Order: sequence, then C-alpha cells, then structure tokens
Amino acid sequence: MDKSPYIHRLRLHGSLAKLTFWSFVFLGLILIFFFRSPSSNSLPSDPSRRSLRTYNWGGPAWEKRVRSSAKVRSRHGISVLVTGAAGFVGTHVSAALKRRGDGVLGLDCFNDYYDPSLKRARQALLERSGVFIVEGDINDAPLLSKLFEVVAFTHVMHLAAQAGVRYAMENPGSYVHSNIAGLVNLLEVCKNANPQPAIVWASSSSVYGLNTKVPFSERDRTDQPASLYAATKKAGEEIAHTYNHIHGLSLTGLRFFTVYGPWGRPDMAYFFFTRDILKGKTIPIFEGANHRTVARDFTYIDDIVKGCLASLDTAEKSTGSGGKKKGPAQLRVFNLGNTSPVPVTDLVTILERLLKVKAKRKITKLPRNGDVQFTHANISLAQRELGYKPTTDLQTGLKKFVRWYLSYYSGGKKASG
Ligand SMILES: O=C(O)[C@H]1O[C@H](OP(=O)(O)OP(=O)(O)OC[C@H]2O[C@@H](n3ccc(=O)[nH]c3=O)[C@H](O)[C@@H]2O)[C@H](O)[C@@H](O)[C@@H]1O
Repeated sequence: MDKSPYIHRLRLHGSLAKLTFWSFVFLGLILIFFFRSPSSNSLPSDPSRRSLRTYNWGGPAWEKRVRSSAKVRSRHGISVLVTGAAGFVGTHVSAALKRRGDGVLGLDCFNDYYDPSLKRARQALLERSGVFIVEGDINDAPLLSKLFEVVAFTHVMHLAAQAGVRYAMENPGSYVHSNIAGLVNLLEVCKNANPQPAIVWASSSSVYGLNTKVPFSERDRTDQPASLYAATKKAGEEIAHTYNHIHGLSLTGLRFFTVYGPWGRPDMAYFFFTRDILKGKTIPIFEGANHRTVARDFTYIDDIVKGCLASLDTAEKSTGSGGKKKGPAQLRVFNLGNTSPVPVTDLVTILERLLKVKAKRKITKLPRNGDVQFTHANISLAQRELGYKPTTDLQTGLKKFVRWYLSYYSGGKKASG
C-alpha cells in the first residue's frame, strides 16, 4: 500500500487532524484487506491465477458459515467438501448428505455454461437445509487451502466439472481448465492436507468411447474416446492413479451414465426436448449409420445419489501425510448406470405421453461431434462393492422430472434457449 499521498498532504498542510484522518483510513484499509481476503498474502504472482480471484471470500463471518455448514451432526457422520454443489448431481448429493447428519460444505463457481439462475435456485434450496456454498473456482489453490485450514474434511465429493459432450467442439479450453487443471489443483491441496481426505469424483460413461462390446465393464479398454470431454475424464482417471500411487490418496471414480431427473441440466437432451416439445419446436433425434438406433442407459438421479453416498461410506482413508505416502491406498472405479438402455426415440415417446403434446421429430444423422451411438452399463462391481441397485425406470423417472419441470417453470421462470 502506497503511503505517499498522505505524507505529501502532511508536508503540504502540516495538519495533525488530516494526519489522524488518513491514518484511520489507512488502518481501516489494512483491516478490511486482512480480514476479507486472508489468502491475499499467499497469492502467486502468476497473472492467470490472479484472474481467478473475482470471488469474495474470507473473513471471520465467512469462516463461521463454513464451519457451521461443515459441522457433523450425527454420531458417525463425515464432513464432506462437495465441489460443484450448485450443479445437478452436486445439489442432490449435498442435500442427501445433510439430511443424514453429515457436515457438508459446497463449492461452486456459478459459471454460465447453462442458465445460472437454475444454479442459484438450487443454491437457495440447499441454503434452506443448512448447506453453505462457497463461491469459487477449483483452480483457486489459496481458497481450497483455506477451506482445509478451516475444516478438516474427511471426504471430498468432487463433482465440479465442465460437463456436456458436444460443447467441447465450441469451447475445448473450458474442459482442460476444469477437468484437468482444476482436478490437479484439487488433488494437490488434498495431498497437502493433514489429514488427507478420501476423494470420490465424477468420471463418465463416455470414457468407453467407441467400444462396441456391451455391456460396458470397468475392465474394458477406455482408450478410444469420441470427444474431448471423454478424453479429459479419461485423463482424470489416469491422474487419479498417479496421486494414489505417489501420495497415498484414496480415490474413487464414478462413471455416471446419462443422469437425469428434477433440477437437471438444461443442456441435456431429455431437458431441452421437454422445453422444445412444449414450445412446438422441432427436435433433432439422432440415428446411427444405416438407421441404427441411438440409445442411452439413462440413470435416475436418486439412484446415482445412493451410489455416491455408498462410495463415500466405503471409501478407505488416504494413507499419506505431510504430502508423503505412508502405505498403499484405495483406488477404485465404478460404473453407475441403470443397465437398461433406451432408444432416444422411446425417450421422446415417453415425453410426448407425459406432456400430452406430440413432438415434431426430425431424424438426423448422428453428427460427428462427440456423441457415441449407445451406452450400457455392467454394474455388477458396484452392486458387489457398494450395494448399488438402481430402482427407477425411465418412465417413472421422467414422470418425476416432468412434474418438477412444469412446476418450476410455471413459477414465473422461463427455460432459456
Ligand atoms: O453418460 C455420460 O457420461 C454423459 O451423459 C450425458 O451425455 P449424453 O449421454 O450424450 O446425454 P445427452 O446429451 O442428454 O444426449 C442423450 C441422447 O440424446 C441424443 N441427442 C442429443 C441431442 C440432440 O439434439 N438429439 C439427440 O438425439 C444423444 O445422441 C444421446 O444419445 C452428459 O451430458 C454428460 O455430461 C455425461 O458425462
């Protein structure tokens, strides 16, 4: 902080009153700087890092909210940092953890990949159940370190990511930023934390890429991704292996299969099909070469939440301390799917029935923009190790989604796009 302005004034006027005034201003600025942004001193000089600091965090009141949100309220509860807490899966997982008495602190950057007002509505929902979402980027090392300084998280549920398969054609950098750089930054902070947390994180069914053997098993090859999104998730799995091997971090990757449900993502087909059918807009339905069906193993959010909680509950402790590995640590990957793929045309038929509106369908050749023709999960490993057993079929799940959609958007909110 430059002192020269008031020294200059002192010389000019020699006024004791002015000196006192400016001294107070100066002291006040120091206090604000110190309490509102405790990490500022440790900021690296790298300008790209600085550009992350557009969020307001820090200070005693902020720390109090962080502690209170992360406070464990049940006997055998865990304290979890949930990244991407204002996201679709993040919101549901955070709420479920809080309901059973675990400590939950959210972290989210509220970017505008899709309508941020939906993220704000999810945030409001979580706030009502006592979950505080810190606004910040997973690439912000000082912020993450501060969170671990304030709370000794036992677990991290890492769901913050750049999602969506097709958007990678438009903005490849955002996938590298969140899914690779952000993941590494988070793992670095977890590695240095004492005690180290166990980490459960979102991989994707898209890592199976162009595989033709079905159903997809965790033992199958994952070296032919069809999109940059898939490639960054696959990279995440290899990065997880490294941190487990070198630093003893306990890591569980979950390969989610096309998750859908209330509070879902507007960039996903079931969501924008609903919006466009209601608007009377034509919807493009993809088909493979030679009119082959495009299908997905659509998985309902409540089943996914159960899989996430079971993964947290069965995660073993990380073994490192002081950044050093002290013994072998757990490294797992699970498919979380529904095991019954449904053609996209059937998805549309179900939506038509639920919405009581006939869709304007346009059958379109599957564009070469990252989509794969089908997905189908073998879930026997998750069944054995996590007790994972999906119970919601697409018809039932979409009914719940449509009910939510109609009530959410009839409340004065509009589906954008
Ligand atoms: O399972 C996963 O790992 C992935 O699931 C979804 O990706 P995707 O299955 O492609 O989901 P949607 O984008 O909702 O597409 C669903 C189906 O609708 C089809 N579709 C999509 C868009 C469109 O205009 N028309 C159309 O027929 C797609 O080809 C696909 O078969 C998510 O968007 C990813 O973030 C996630 O990682």
